[in-house]
Amino acid sequence: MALTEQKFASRESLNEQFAKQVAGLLSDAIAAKGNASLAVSGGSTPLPFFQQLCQQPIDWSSVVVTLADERWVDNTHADSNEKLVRENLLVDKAAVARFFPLKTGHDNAFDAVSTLHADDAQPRLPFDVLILGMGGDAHTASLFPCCAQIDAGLDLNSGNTFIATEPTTAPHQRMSYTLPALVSANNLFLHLTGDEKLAVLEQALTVANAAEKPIKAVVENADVTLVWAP
Ligand SMILES: O=C(O)[C@H](O)[C@@H](O)[C@H](O)[C@H](O)COP(=O)(O)O
Repeated sequence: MALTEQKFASRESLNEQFAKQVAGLLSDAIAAKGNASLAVSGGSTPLPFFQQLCQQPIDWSSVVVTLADERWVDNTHADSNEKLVRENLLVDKAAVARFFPLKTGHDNAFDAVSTLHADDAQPRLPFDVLILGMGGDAHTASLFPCCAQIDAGLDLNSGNTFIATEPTTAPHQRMSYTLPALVSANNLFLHLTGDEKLAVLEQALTVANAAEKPIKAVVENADVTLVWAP
């Protein structure tokens, strides 16, 4: 599988151009089958991109939005990815999109996995567009190298769409889409900013065991477009 690079001179031009590109792909999917799915990541990188994407003039009422992963906190908590998306993406023109949250009412993420698997409201895979981020330890979604669940999360034959994880290097239990669910996406982007993240990615791609640098497992098993700005 291949890594294609789209490098931009500035974060402003990235956010503007990438928002148009994603909107175009969602529109194409709507034209082809009447609906589209978009899975986004949390963290800090996507916020200004969300503010561009929500203004794109597409038929958002035909789009379902979800998260590649969620921190197991209430959706009013400052660390909630759902809160980030509700406040910055599901606004403006995108306010009419349907949202599928990964956070359930369960206290423990591990108790929620079967509920999510059985939920008919979940977007049908493959996602039309998936946008991943990456942490400094090369985790992506909530597939963390340090967590006990990493081998299960990266197992392409698990038959599972969701996995609960408990990172030892980051706060909160998590709910994540599994590697097979992620790499099935029709259009898979990795959105990074800064030289440091680029160096982490380059180094991650050299390791022998992808469980040590989970982003490598994604690049090995999908065509990934890197979207980057300094
Ligand atoms: O909920 C999360 O933590 C994520 O979805 C995670 O995988 C994120 O994309 C990276 O940690 C990068 O985060 P930053 O954009 O904050 O560097």
